[in-house]
Order: sequence, then structure tokens, then C-alpha cells
Amino acid sequence: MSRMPIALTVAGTDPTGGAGVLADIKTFHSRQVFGMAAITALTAQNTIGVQDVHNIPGQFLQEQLDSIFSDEVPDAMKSGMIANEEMMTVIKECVEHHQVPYIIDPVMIATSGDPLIDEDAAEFLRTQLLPLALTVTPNIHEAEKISGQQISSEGDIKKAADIFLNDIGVQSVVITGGHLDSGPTDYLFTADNAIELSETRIDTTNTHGTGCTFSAVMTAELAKGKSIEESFRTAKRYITSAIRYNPNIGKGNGPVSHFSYKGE
Ligand SMILES: Nc1ncnc2c1ncn2[C@@H]1O[C@H](COP(=O)(O)OP(=O)(O)O)[C@@H](O)[C@H]1O
Ligand SMILES: Cc1ncc(COP(=O)(O)OP(=O)(O)O)c(N)n1
Repeated sequence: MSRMPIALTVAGTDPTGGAGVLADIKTFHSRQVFGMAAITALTAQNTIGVQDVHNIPGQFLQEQLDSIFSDEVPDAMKSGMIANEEMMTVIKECVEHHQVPYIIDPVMIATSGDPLIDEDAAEFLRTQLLPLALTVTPNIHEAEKISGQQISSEGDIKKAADIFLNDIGVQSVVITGGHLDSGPTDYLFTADNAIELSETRIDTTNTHGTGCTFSAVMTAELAKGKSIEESFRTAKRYITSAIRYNPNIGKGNGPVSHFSYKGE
């Protein structure tokens, strides 16, 4: 009997379950993929902000990954919050060794504005981890920071994508447009294709964990063997439904729903 597809997330925890590992696992589950998780950081955070962060020692992240990969090699793996170079080095070696399809959500700052990674880790992410990725899913601020290209128009998005593909060396990039003034349009660029998907903006502040959830859907679909384009299209439909039917939780920017999307 063939085994179920496995998706692995390597990320931090949010105890209120809206972002990070818990959001990823709920998303994997809802997409009928078996979810695994290696933890990079424990955060004390809620819908209002991040109160504290406790990073996991690199050696213990290594042990978690060894436990997973010595038993099963996941069909796809994503990373989210990776606070420092020590943990990034562990992840780099793991991806290189196992050649697992790797999706990077280049998490840097929470919606609340709180920083989630060290300043010098951003450079390591850009030069060492991104070239290993099958795809990377920055929001507008992350795309600006990584590419050095200020984004205020569609032309700027194309210029930033060109830097990701040709200077940094990622195979594909999805720039998500939740923070654009216009409709929330997302852009997928590969070496030979460019696709944009638009939706009507949903009038809500309950968007905590949208970036994590979007990239987790893509990871789940890639684990099932779907193409980058199919995974992108599913992620866009899923996140739109997840925001529209958000569960209205918390006093700040609430989470989205991980079980409202019923589509294929
Ligand atoms: N108000 C909204 N209505 C509909 N879609 C949204 C809204 N806000 C964000 N999205 C979608 O959620 C996904 C992630 O959004 P984005 O804000 O760009 O990332 P992040 O959560 O990492 O900051 C994208 O697909 C984006 O288009
Ligand atoms: C532990 C942890 N990881 C990632 C984030 C950022 O999540 P993201 O999906 O970018 O959502 P926003 O919170 O920015 O909407 C986080 N807050 N915590």
C-alpha cells in the first residue's frame, strides 16, 4: 500500500494557533496531507502582538530533523520563522542532503510589526537558503527587503521577481499582494511563465497567519505531486475562503479559518 503524502514544516510556534507551525499543521490536515513539524522557536504571542521569543538551539533543531528524516523523507518541506544563521545552516544542510522539495516563506516581521529574525540572518537567508528553494512566497515587504527593489507598482513587482529568479537563483517566486493598496493580487513568476491571480479584498483585520497558511497550502499541494501553478491556484482559493470565513477570534488581528475551503 502506498503511503500518504507527507509535508513538513520547520517553523516557530504561535500559542494562539493563528500563525507558524500550528497554522501549517491545520492547513496540511485540511488538504489531506500528513503533517510533520520541527520547531525553530517558541513564541509568546497572540492576536495583539509578540510578547517574547525563545529560540531553539541549532543542535536540537538538528536532532528533530534527524529524527524525522531517518524515519521518513517528507514529500515537501516548508520553512517559516528561522531566527538566526545557526538554525539556517542546519536547514541548508538538511535540504542539500535529502534533496527534498523546499518552499520558503521568508518570515521576517509579524503583522503586529514585531521582528521575528535577526538582522544578519536575513542576508544568510538571501544568499544561502533561497537558492535551494523550489519556490519562495514573500509578501510585499519581504520582497522589498530581500530584493532591494522598492515596490509601488506592478512594474516594480516584475523587477523584484527578476532579482529573485536571476540574481538570487530561486526556481520560482510567488509575491503575495495582501499589503498592496489595490486588490489583493498575487504573482507567480517562473523562468518561462508569469501568472497573476486577483480577488476582491475582504474587509477585515483578521488576517493573522495568512502568509503562513498560503505557503502551507502550496507545500501540501506540492507534496501531493501538483505543479507549482496548480499549487498557487489552490492556495489563492483557500486563503480567500479562509479570510472570508475567519472565526473572529481574539482582541487584535485574528486568525483565519483552516477548514472553510472545501474545493479540490
Ligand atoms: N483582506 C484580504 N482579502 C483577500 N485576500 C487577502 C487579504 N489580505 C491578504 N490576502 C491574501 O492573503 C495572502 C497572504 O497575504 P499577504 O498579506 O501578502 O502576506 P502576509 O500575511 O505574509 O503579510 C495573499 O494571497 C493575499 O492576497
Ligand atoms: C511563529 C510565527 N511564525 C510566523 C509568523 C508570521 O506569520 P504570517 O503568516 O506572515 O502572518 P502575519 O502574522 O504576518 O499575518 C508569526 N506571527 N509567528
